[in-house]
Parts: sequence; structure tokens; C-alpha cells
Amino acid sequence: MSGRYDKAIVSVVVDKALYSFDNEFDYYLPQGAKVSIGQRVIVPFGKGGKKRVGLVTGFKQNADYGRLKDIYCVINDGVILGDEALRLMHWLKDNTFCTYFDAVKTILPGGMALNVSQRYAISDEFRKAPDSFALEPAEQAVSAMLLGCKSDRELNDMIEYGFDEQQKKLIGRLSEKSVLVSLDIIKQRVGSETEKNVRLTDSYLSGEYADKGGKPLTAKQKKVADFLTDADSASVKEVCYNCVVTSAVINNMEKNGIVECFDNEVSRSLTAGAKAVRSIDDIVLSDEQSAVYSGMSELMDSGKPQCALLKGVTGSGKTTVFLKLIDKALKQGKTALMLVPEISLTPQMVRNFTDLFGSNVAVIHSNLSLGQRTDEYKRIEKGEARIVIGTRSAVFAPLDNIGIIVIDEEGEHTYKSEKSPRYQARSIAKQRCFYHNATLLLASATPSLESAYFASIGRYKLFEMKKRYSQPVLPDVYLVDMKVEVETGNRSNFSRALADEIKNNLQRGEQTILLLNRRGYNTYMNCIKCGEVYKCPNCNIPLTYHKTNNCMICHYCGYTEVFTGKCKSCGSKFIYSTGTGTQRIEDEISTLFPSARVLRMDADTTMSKFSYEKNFDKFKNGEYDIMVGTQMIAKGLDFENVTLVGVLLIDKSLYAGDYLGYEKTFSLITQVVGRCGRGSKKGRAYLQTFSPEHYVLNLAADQNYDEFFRQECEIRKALLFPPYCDICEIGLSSVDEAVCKKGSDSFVKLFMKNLEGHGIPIRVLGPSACSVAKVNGKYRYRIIIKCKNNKEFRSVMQATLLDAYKSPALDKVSFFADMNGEII
Ligand SMILES: Nc1ncnc2c1ncn2[C@@H]1O[C@H](COP(=O)(O)OP(=O)(O)OP(=O)(O)O)[C@@H](O)[C@H]1O
Ligand SMILES: [Zn+2]
Repeated sequence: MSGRYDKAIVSVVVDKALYSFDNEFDYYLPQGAKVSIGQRVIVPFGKGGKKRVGLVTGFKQNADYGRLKDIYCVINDGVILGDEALRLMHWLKDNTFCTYFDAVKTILPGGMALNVSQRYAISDEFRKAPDSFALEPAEQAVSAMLLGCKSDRELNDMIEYGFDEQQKKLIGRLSEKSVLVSLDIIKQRVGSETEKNVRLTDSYLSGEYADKGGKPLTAKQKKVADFLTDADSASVKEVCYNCVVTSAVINNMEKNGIVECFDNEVSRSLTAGAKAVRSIDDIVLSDEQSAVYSGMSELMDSGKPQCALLKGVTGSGKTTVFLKLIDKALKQGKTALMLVPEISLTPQMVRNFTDLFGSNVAVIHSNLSLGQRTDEYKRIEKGEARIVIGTRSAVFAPLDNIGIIVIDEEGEHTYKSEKSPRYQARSIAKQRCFYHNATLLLASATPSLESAYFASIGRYKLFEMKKRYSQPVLPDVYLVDMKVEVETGNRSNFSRALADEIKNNLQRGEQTILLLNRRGYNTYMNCIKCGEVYKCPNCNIPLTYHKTNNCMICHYCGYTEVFTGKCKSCGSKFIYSTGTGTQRIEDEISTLFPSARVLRMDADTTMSKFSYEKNFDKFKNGEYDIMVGTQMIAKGLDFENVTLVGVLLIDKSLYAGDYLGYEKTFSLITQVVGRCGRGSKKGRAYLQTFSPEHYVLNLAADQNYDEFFRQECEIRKALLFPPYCDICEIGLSSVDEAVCKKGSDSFVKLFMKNLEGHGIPIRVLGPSACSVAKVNGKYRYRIIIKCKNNKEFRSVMQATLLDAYKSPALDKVSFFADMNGEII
């Protein structure tokens, strides 16, 4: 319901409200003001009546008139959350334990967020007669400093960056005494135009800048760096605006090598200006593809919400089927949404779409500047783009009349948000399909166990494609026993079989992909003399040695120290290092195969994200013979000249320490094996392991998903894990371990108390320290609650969280609840 009234009481959700205090608050709408549901307003909030951004969620008939405050002003940019978006906001609040406004901010693109900030100026009275004001000495000192400022801008900069906490406190007093006047400035984070962009340099991100003695950042520079860390990239204008700096600050940072400027040509060519160059009618589906298409068409024609799972082996041409189905939706006068796990890895996918649908395609992902994201959002809202491709957050794209939502590689963990609101894109997609009577298509070569289970009990309609499109056979897969290699004197990271095959490939001019899921050079270092193990002081886990910058780096928090070659505690020069990372493999390849041209792809070489596409293009053009990388190279890539895949050591992934370990390993192997033999030549894959007898590895080598599914379901059923129950994880952290542990125990007690009288079957595991027990100087505990995710359970959890916020035992502990989250 949405309407306009001259006088009314409205419910408003408010920005920056704490979870424990979050609600729909009532406000009085001033006489003559008009507002609609879904429109933004500024309201006074809290004790001091500070101005906050809010969003109107409804009108009220009866409320306590006397105690209500007036809305301060209505923001004149119309309804920004429509009926569906408001429902999603409520859904997020109820299901993920976030605040209303966290939900609002997640649904809107970052660039549309509004901020209220306070700006100060010296009052005319004070300027004229400063001596007539009764000020304490400290106040006098501060006001003298402020009087010395040449402009309001300088004055506000001084307050924000130059003052310590003590001085900042005096600002409030000076406003009360009318020395200063304050203004509330409402800022939208960006305008709509796009221009020159900035991002942090690789050197700064890798810590090289700091290591090479780069100047420490000034307060303003730090603000810019923090902003860019969050935003990935933004236009110069946006940075200036949000960080309240001039472009001179950015120029300086560019000179010092902290940021770099670039033109974002990628997104421009991808979206508004794109032209269709091919016709969808030229694509002819194979028999298997046609069968899926007609089955899906039936669902789409039903006019009811539907959910289907497409299990298609790697290279079966799932994308082609998506294209045809999306074309069908458009022809029905509807719109379509397609989610991918990581856009930088699938430039080909985006190209496929723009080639066929031109500017009808909008792309949403975090590599765009805030302005570009807002522009895409508006193109979608206006109906100029009726197909949206994007990563997780694109699931909220303001499409109207959706016909189909496709989620590619549906089991990928990137679909789950790891910060509040902790939502799973699949669940949001389901909500949207219900709303629009649309069809949801989940697709993968290795579906998540949960989706496969729902398909097996008939809740999802199941479609399968068992053949590759161009090459009738899947690659041959061999397990290589590394124990035998070691026993027979081969201590290298390459088994003889794999080394021989790499040699063959080099001779034949065919390409090879090597997977090792650890970056860096050595992953463990200790002193032989005193036994000291080099660990991160913040996280207490072993540091990884990086040869490229001669540093030891923590892969959890980024802590970096230069490796001196001597033990820090005893000074000995005998340092023992073990554990192989991708950098070391790159070295070993150059020793074993000096002529090979090697491309390394891991988080260290691709920090700016833009390197992905360039490097993959070079590899595709044959400029490299071997690509070695972490799991980022395992999925989605389609290079026809790759005929060999080697997995250097898979064991660690099997024992990842949570119930998803086997599922993830099976999926990783299937995906990476699927990268070879996609053209006319058959592929082969070698999996090196110290546990060649492990059944998961054997099933993965056989590419036998069905049997893996059966066995894994048995285990999950016996031990009670999803999909046979839901899991609610409580994560707790604190700088003090004892406080964290005590707080965790209190949380369990509060939960048990709230549970009383409900008769809900649950099992509580823990509290226990997380497997990485300390990150960024904070100790981490977790509680696992096996439960059934329903309204009753969630209400118990909500009550527990509210109690926990009030409990003194949890005063110094941060905590969150996460339904069915991935457990690290
Ligand atoms: N009907 C078709 N006509 C022409 N080419 C096709 C057709 N179907 C698939 N292909 C080609 O086959 C190759 C594999 O297709 P695609 O990348 O869509 O497979 P996929 O199922 O998504 O694989 P993966 O799960 O490994 O990512 C691509 O190069 C694609 O262009
Ligand atoms: Zn660390």
C-alpha cells in the first residue's frame, strides 16, 4: 500500500541503529509535507536528536501523538524501495538477524547511500566580540585555533583530522555556547556521471610500498586508502567527496605509488554502448541441450514460481542453454537475472551476452565505480536493460516482471555474504521468484549437496546434461601416489608421470594447467637451533614466505615482515622451511622445464582484479605454455588448447576441518579436471596425493557425482548435518581470550533460557575456539547449533541476541548469528 496524506504518522527505519535498538519508529509528518512509502527522510534520533537518514515503511492510524517527534525533512528523490524491495528488507531482517537499515543498504547500490554529516562555522557574534563569551581556558585555546583557520573547509578539516578526542569533545560545548554554528549536510555518495577512476596499487596492497620504506600515510591519505579498500575502485570525484579531500591528496598518493588512476573501459564497452553482433537464432542446441530447454520452457510457461536444478558436466554448454532461456523470457515480455560467482573470471560469459543482446544487458559487480554501479541500477530501473548479469549483490537488481533467474555454479561459497546481512543469494532469488511467479534455475557440474538433495526428493525439478558439447568424452583422470615417489627417491613436487606429460605437452605445443591451493613460496618456517616457529603476532598461525618480496606474510590478516635470514629469537642462520606454495612451483618449473613460459595466477599476482582478464586473454592466445594457480583457475575457464591438468597436492583440502571438506574437494577436482580437453583433443588429468586410497578422491577421479552424493548423504544423515538439519553458527570474538570464552558460555546459557518451554529439538556444539583461533588480534570462538530454520527457532535466536546485547558478560565481545553459513 502506498499513498499520499497531508498529515499522518509514519513508520520509519533508521540508519545506524544498533541491533538491540532497531525497530520501525513512529514519526509525525509535518503539516503540508508529503511522503510515500519507500521514500527517504531525515529524522531526529536518539537522545541528542542527532539527524539520521531513515526510510518510510508505512503509515499509521493510531500512535501516541504526544511523544512523537517530527520528521525533519523528506528527501526529494522519490520512492527508492518499491513493494518487492520492502518485502525483501523485512525478509532479511527476519532471516539474517541484521538491522532494517543494513538491509536497505544492501538492496540499494552503494552509490545511492546518503550520509548526514555535521559541518561547523564560527558564529558572527563570536567573530565580532570573542571576549564577550565566557569560556574556560581549554575552550579558549580551541576557539583560538579555529579562529585562525582561513576558510570553513580548513576549520572542518582541522576538527576532523587535526583534533584529538579531547579537543573534539569541546566542539559540542562550543556549539552550545554559540561560538560555533553547526549545519547538517546531507550528502549522496555520488553523482551519476562517470569519469577517471582510482584504485590502490598492487605495491601498496602487497605491502611492498611499506617494505621499501614508503612514507607513512597522512590522516587524509589513510582515509582515502580505507575508502578504496572498501570500494575497490571509485572515481576521483567520489573519493574527494566521500573522504573530504581535494584532488591534490589523490595526486600526491599517485606520485608516491599508493594509488593509480585508470579509465574504466571494461564496463563502458560492456554495458550502455554495447551492440548486438550475433543473432540468437544462429545458435543451434544439441539434443541434450534441447531437452533441457523444452523442459524449462514448460516451467516458465506455467505462470507459477518454479525451481529447477541443471546438473551438466563441464563443457556441456550450460551457458548456451541459459542464453536461449533468457531470450525466451524476453520474448515473453519479461526480464532475466543471471548470477555468476566471480565476474572477473567470466569475461567470456559477459561477452556472450552482449554479443547477442547488446545494451539490453546490465552488469553489476564490485569492480565498477560507485557511480557506474548507480548508473547501471538506473538503467535497469527504467527498463533500458532487461537482462542483468552480476555477482551476489546483483540478486537485488531492481528488475520488474522477472521471468527467469539463473544461478551458475550454484554451489560456490561466494553466493553467501560473510558480513551483515549474512544472506545466501539463492534464498533471495527464491523469494524473488515467488514474488514474480518466475523460474529459478540452479546450475553446476557439481551441485551443492543441499540442492542435489532437494532435486532428489522432488522439491526441485532435475535436468541433466551428461555429454560434452564438442568432445564426446570427459578427460582421463589418474591418481598418483606420492608416497611411492618419495620412497623411490623423487623428492620434487612433480611426480614422474606428471613431469613426463608436461614434457609431452610442451613438445606438442599444447597447454597445461597446474593447481596448487596455496600461494606464497614456503608455508611454514622455523629455526632449527631454537625451534622458534614464525607465526603471525595477530593470528598465531604460521607465516608464509613470499620470495618475490622476501617477506613473511600472514594470509589471514595480511601482517607482513621482512625476512632477515636470521632467527628472531636466537640469531641463528639455520632456518628450515617447508610447505610448497605457487611461487615455489613456478621456480621448480623453470628448473625442470627451462623453456616453458609460465603464468602464475593467485591472489598475489592478480591483486587489482583487472589483471585477470588480460592474463587469461594472453593464455588463450598461446603466449604461455603452463598456467599455475590457486583455486581461482579451477572454474569456468574455456581454453580449447588445454589438454593436461595437474593437481599438485589435494590432501589438505580433504581435511579442511568442517563438514563441507569432502564436498568442496570433490567439486574442486571435478571443476579443474573439466578445464582440459574442451576442444577437439582429449584431455587427461593427474591428481597427486599421499592418500590415493581415499574414497572421495577415487570418486572424483571417476567423475562419479551420483555415488559421491549417495555416500556423502549417508554420512550427513548419520552425523546430522545439512541437508538433514540446519545450522546456526554463532561467531564471537574479543581481544581477550578469557573474556571471549566466558562470553561464549554466557551466550549458550542465554540461548538455553530463551529456549525453555519451546520444545524445539536442537543440538548445541561448543563453544569452541575456531580452527584459526586468532585473527587480527582478536580471539575467535564459535557455537554451532543444529536446528530447524523456522520462525520459532529464529524468534528464540532473536530474543537471545537482544539479551546478549544487554548482558554484561558480553560487553566486550562482538558476536553474530549466521544461519547455514559456511564454517571456517
Ligand atoms: N549449441 C552450441 N553451439 C555452439 N557451441 C556450443 C554450443 N553449446 C556449447 N558450445 C560451446 O562449447 C563450449 C563449452 O560450453 P560452456 O562453456 O557453456 O560449458 P559449461 O557447461 O558452462 O562448462 P563449465 O561447467 O565447464 O563451465 C563453449 O566453447 C561453447 O561455446
Ligand atoms: Zn595475521
